[in-house]
Amino acid sequence: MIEVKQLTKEFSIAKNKKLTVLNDVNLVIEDGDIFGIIGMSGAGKSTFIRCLNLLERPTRGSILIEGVDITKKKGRELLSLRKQIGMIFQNFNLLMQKNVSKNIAFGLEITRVKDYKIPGISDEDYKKLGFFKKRSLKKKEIGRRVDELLKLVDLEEKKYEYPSKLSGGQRQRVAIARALATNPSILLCDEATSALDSRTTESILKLLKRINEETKVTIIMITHEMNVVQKICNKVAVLDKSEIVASGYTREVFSDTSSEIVAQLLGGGEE
Ligand SMILES: Nc1ncnc2c1ncn2[C@@H]1O[C@H](COP(=O)(O)OP(=O)(O)OP(=O)(O)O)[C@@H](O)[C@H]1O
Repeated sequence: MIEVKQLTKEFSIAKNKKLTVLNDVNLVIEDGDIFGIIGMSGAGKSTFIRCLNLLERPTRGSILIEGVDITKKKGRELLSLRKQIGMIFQNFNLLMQKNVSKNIAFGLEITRVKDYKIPGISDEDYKKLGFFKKRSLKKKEIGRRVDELLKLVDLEEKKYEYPSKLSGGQRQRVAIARALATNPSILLCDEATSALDSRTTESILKLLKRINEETKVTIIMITHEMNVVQKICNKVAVLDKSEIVASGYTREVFSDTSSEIVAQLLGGGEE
C-alpha cells in the first residue's frame, strides 16, 4: 500500500518567490490497483508522480510504501527502495544504440552514465532511477530474466532488433520490460500511451492489465486520455490547481455530475 500524507511540493521560482505545485495531497493507493491521476495541464500530475519515486523531493509530507516513509531514506537504502518502483515514459526513452535485449538488461547490469545515455532523462534523474549500480546478477541469470521479460511483453522474436526498427507500441513494450526487470512492486506510467495511435494504445493497455493481473504490480498512471482511465484504471484521483479534488473508484468519480472539473475533463475541455 502507498500512503501519501499531506504531501506538499514548492518550487523556488525567484528570490523569495515560491510556486506551490502540490498542496497537502493525501491519497491511498492499494496493492494491485491500477490508479489513474488526471487533471488539466499544469495541475501537478508529473510533479506528483516524480515525488513518488523521489525524482523530486517533497517540501513537506510523507510517502509511505508498505509503511516505510521513503522521504526519510537516503543513499543505499533509497536506491534499494527505488528498485521497487519502475517507470515508463511517453517517449519510451530507449537506448537507440543498443538492441532490445540489451535495453531490457540495462537495469540489471553494471552501467555507466557515459556508456548508456538515455535520451530525455537528465544525468541526475538517471542516477536517481538506479540506472547506475553494481551488477547484482550473473550474465546467465540476466539472460534468463531478459528472456522471461521478452515473453511477458510478447517480443521474443525482436530480441536482437534495434529500437529504430520497432514500432511505437513495440518500443513501449521494451520499455515496460526494462521497467519490470528488477521485479518492482510499483510501475509508474507517465503518459505512456500518449504517443501511440488508438489501436496500439489498446494493445499496450491490455498488456499492462495482464501484467497487473499476473504479477500484482501496482500501476499508477498519469494521463490526459480519459478513455485510457475508463478502460484500465479501477481507481482515479483528480488533481486540480495543486490539490486532489476527487478520488475513488473510477466509475463513481466519473459519474459525479456535480464536479465541474470532472465534467470538463470528460468533455475533453483540456488543451
Ligand atoms: N522544476 C520546476 N521548477 C519550477 N516549476 C516547475 C518545475 N516543475 C514543474 N513546475 C511547474 O509546476 C506546475 C505543474 O507542473 P506539472 O508538470 O506537474 O503539471 P502536469 O499536470 O503534469 O501538466 P501537463 O499535463 O501539462 O504535463 C507547472 O506550473 C510547472 O510549470
